[in-house]
Amino acid sequence: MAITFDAAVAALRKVVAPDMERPLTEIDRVHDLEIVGDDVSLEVVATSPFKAQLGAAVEQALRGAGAREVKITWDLQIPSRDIQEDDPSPGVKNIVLVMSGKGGVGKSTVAANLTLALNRAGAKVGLLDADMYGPSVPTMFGVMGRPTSADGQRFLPLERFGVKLMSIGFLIEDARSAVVWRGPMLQNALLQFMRDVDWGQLDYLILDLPPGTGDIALTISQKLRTTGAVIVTTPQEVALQDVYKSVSMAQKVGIPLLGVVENESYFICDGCTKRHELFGSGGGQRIAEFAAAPLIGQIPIVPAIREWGDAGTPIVQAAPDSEAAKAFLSVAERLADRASAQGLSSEGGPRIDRSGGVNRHLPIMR
Ligand SMILES: Nc1ncnc2c1ncn2[C@@H]1O[C@H](COP(=O)(O)OP(=O)(O)OP(=O)(O)O)[C@@H](O)[C@H]1O
Repeated sequence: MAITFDAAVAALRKVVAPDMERPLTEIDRVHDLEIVGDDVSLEVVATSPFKAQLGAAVEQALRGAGAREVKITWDLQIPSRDIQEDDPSPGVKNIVLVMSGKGGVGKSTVAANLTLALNRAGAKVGLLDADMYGPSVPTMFGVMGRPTSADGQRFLPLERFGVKLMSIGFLIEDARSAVVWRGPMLQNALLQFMRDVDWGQLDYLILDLPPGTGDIALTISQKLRTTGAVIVTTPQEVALQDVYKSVSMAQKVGIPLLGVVENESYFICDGCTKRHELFGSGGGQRIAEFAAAPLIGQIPIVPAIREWGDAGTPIVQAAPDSEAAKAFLSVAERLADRASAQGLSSEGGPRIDRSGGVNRHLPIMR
């Protein structure tokens, strides 16, 4: 039996947009639905560069209703944060902070791999290594060199694997001298980074922030409209106490919490498939509940993650089909959906607040 227009619409009503968690048909995400014989063509609006799962769901729904060929034309519309006239980077649609309360939990590793995962999905991405205490981008991306300037006013980021990069490590002679940066100096340097780097047009700019709770989050919230923050933690209790503080700080200053990533979550040894939870379990989930944000992923502890990071090619780039890389890709996919939902709600689109009311947008204070 040939598929009818009504049957196609009924099938599409059951496909849910992953960002808004509502049927595509309810939020105007399907256009130009055409049926010729048993073949269906349509345009689908995607708000994330990760389109494969949505495409498969659309195709499966239509086939279930009798379609033979399904041809999807994508209209990719990545929502933007609320960009004010005096924004230092008006071409940057989303600014995502990667934060942790404590050093050494793998924040930079997560930031680098999420950046590359978004890039692999086809987004235009930049990574700002704002970890003045210990810049890691030069090592993890295997780049050194001085940024140049086209207009004598703003630095151009360096580029590697198709990603724009800026790090304090590119600007100082000896990365270790960054340790003397304190308080206001650190905050000023971060803001200067935002103002003085010409990021051009980007879908996502990932900010790898220094560990700690304090003033940085406050400064950022006052001077920058960000899409939100990702909190990185490890499962251990000790790490958690510091992470609670950074979550509270972000909430206090109105930075939306997009999700929690639990790093070094489990270990799979050679020759067995069992997940060994070396550092306990449930830590990420507890932080997520406290933050009223979803746990968007758990990353295994895998020697290759460190080895590739040290070798200048993070694992998502070096071995995208590995289990560890897939874990990062899955986190990036959920992050992109959370960022889209945030952008849509701040644009006044249909607002779905799944975070229990934490996603507040406070007016920018100057
Ligand atoms: N899931 C993992 N499996 C194996 N090694 C990891 C994993 N995550 C991070 N590492 C390694 O742990 C070390 C610390 O990671 P990273 O530099 O990303 O942490 P950080 O939180 O950014 O630290 P800092 O606070 O010093 O900036 C690095 O050597 C990194 O390669």
